[in-house]
Parts: sequence; structure tokens; C-alpha cells
Amino acid sequence: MADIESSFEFSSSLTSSSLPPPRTRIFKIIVIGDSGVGKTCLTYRFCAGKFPDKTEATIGVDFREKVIEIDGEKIKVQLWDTAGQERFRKSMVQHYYRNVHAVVFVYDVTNAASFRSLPAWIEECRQHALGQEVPRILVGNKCDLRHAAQVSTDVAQQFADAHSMPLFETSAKNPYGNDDGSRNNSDHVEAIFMTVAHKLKSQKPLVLSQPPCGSGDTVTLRRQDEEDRESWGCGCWRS
Ligand SMILES: Nc1nc2c(ncn2[C@@H]2O[C@H](COP(=O)(O)OP(=O)(O)OP(=O)(O)O)[C@@H](O)[C@H]2O)c(=O)[nH]1
Ligand SMILES: [Mg+2]
Repeated sequence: MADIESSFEFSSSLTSSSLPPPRTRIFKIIVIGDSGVGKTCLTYRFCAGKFPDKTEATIGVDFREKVIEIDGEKIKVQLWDTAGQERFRKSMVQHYYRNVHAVVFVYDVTNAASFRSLPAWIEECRQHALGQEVPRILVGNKCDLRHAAQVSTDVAQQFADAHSMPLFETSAKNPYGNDDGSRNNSDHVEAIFMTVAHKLKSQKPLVLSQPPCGSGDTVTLRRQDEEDRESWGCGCWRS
């Protein structure tokens, strides 16, 4: 009996010490939209936590990463900040769309033309065979310039609904205040990307995050899945 117990202890300690270290999952999120809408500022705001002092037109693509923790799991959010100018995108476009987990479409609320361009950006995604299961969100940026807004929330919401995307209005520069000193009610940039990451985490097959033998974490994950599904119960996400 003693032998059996000691051999059991031996094998269980072997099992735990031979477990591979937990892998950090990477979510690739591409950010697209016209030049000047604020893609670089939004991605910088999320990853560096502040508005950049100055930006120049992106050439090709810039990568920004941030490790976040959701329900005890560390996840690497990799933002692909793409160039809006056609001449700076041409050679890179194929790479943007490879193995994408989510797409963020950005327009500038003070620039109606950037909103009218959205169908062309959606069409580009379609041409690159982006699956319907890839979540997409719509972000109206520069809400701190409310007085100069050319795109109303109503119109943007209609567009978002028609394309089954959730809409977020925000400001990379000042999420809480308008440039005239009044308050705005825009979404916080961090909250927007965290919401996307939450959605992606809940979409992945449970088995990837499941411990080899335990069942406790599985239950927690299932519950989280259901919460996420409920919070997106409007059917805004394509899944
Ligand atoms: N007021 C205000 N200005 C912003 C905001 N976000 C970006 N900007 C300004 O808009 C300009 C363009 O911002 P970028 O982030 O470089 O734009 P982009 O979409 O990356 O442009 P491309 O790289 O050419 O595609 C810059 O002058 C920013 O300072 C914002 O939320 N509010
Ligand atoms: Mg840029």
C-alpha cells in the first residue's frame, strides 16, 4: 500500500513539473480607415496610455502590443496600425489581412468623407476573404471636437446596425472633455479594445485554455462565455 501511495505521489509530481509553461495567446487586431482619422493616436493611446505628442502619416504598418489580463489569463493584444494613404499601403495590404482576429474600422466624426469611405474599407476586407466570424467594430474618433462634428451618432448607429457592428464614439485625445471645456460622453479607448479582447477570448475554443485535468477553470470560462454572449446579446457581433 505504501508503495502504491509513493508511486502515485511520484507520478503526480512528475505530471505537474512536466507541464509546459502557460502560453500567452496573441490576438491580432487590424485598425483601418482613411488617413488622418486617428488610427495611430488610438493605438498609441491604448498601448502607451497617452495621446502622442506628434504623429506623422503611417507608412505601411506600425505594430503596437499590450499584454492584458482577462480572468487570470495573460493575453497579448497586437494592434496593426495601418496606413490610410493608398500610396503607403499598396505593398503591405496582403499582410494586414493574414490571420486577423478582429477588425477596427475608424472614421473621424468631424470628417464626413472619412465616414463615406467606410463601405470601401468593408469591401477591402471582403476582397481579402475575411471570414464572417471575424469580429468587427466601428469607432468614431475625435469626439472632443463635438462642435465640429459632421457625422451624427444616429447616422453612424444606423450604418453600424446595417453592417452588424457595434459602434463606439471616442476621442484618442481627450475621452472625457470637449475642446470647449464641456464634458463629452465618449467611450474610453482602453475600454473599447478591452471589449474586443474579451470578445475574442470568449470566442476561442475552451480546450485551448483548459488545464489538462482540472475542471474548476472550465466552469469559470463557460460562465464568462455566457456573460459575454449576454452583454453582446444585441447580435452586434458576427460570430
Ligand atoms: N482633436 C483630436 N485630434 C486627434 C484625435 N486623434 C487624432 N487626432 C489628430 O489627427 C491627426 C491624425 O492622427 P493620426 O493618428 O496620425 O491619423 P492616422 O489615421 O494614423 O493617419 P494615417 O497614418 O495617415 O493613416 C493628428 O494631428 C492627431 O493629433 C482626437 O481624438 N482628437
Ligand atoms: Mg497613422
